[in-house]
Amino acid sequence: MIEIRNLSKAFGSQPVLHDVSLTLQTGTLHGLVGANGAGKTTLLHCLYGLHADYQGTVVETTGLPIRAHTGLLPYEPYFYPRLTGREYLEFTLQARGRAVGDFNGWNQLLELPLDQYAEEYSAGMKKKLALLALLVQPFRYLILDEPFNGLDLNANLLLMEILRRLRGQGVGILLTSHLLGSLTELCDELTVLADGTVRRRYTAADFGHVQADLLDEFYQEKLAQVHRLLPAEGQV
Ligand SMILES: Nc1ncnc2c1ncn2[C@@H]1O[C@H](COP(=O)(O)OP(=O)(O)OP(=O)(O)O)[C@@H](O)[C@H]1O
Repeated sequence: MIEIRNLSKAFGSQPVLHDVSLTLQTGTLHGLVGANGAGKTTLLHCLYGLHADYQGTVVETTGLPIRAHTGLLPYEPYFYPRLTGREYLEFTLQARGRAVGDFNGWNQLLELPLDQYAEEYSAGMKKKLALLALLVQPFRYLILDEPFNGLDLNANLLLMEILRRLRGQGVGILLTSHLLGSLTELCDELTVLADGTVRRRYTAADFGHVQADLLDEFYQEKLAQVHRLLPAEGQV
């Protein structure tokens, strides 16, 4: 299990995360939701060790080094110029000292032109390639920042099934998404981040309340403003 305890992080004088605690168990899917700027990506980066200048602790409770056993899907995957999709996959495997195998089985699902330069892929294809680079490796944990964003409908459905299978094999998966329906369909627990703090936690039994809670707590005032700006017919 990965345990984040009392994590706080600032960028310069700007506090972004305050006293965040969260656990990621193996064999579970944990969704992280929150408004734009709530601090989700920053939290994932602290967890993966891309930011080291935070207060609090992030530990794998059996003592495993987190980065070595965790795959990260960044919000916006970046690829070096003049590297084909296939070369990128080979590079990611070699960088972790793994043998380069056959990608065809996985690529039958995602159907990428692996011999084309990755930087010339569309946004959705780039997301697929970054996912493929994780799927061809064995990880104990996966951290996925907006994995559904940009994927076509088929790929979204496939990814949901793949994530369920990985969970079944014991992988612990932490993912962010703005698609509440996908998260509640998939996850075992949800954490709501607001202004850099954990506002709520839900287990699957309580998912029926999530949407209403979010509307009540965060959006009621905004909905009223929409109604003021766009009055219903007859109220103009
Ligand atoms: N490198 C940085 N330097 C300064 N401020 C940053 C940096 N990265 C993020 N921030 C700030 O930290 C806050 C949280 O950003 P973060 O990207 O973690 O939000 P998020 O919840 O992932 O948002 P989104 O849903 O839009 O992806 C924002 O106010 C953002 O401007």
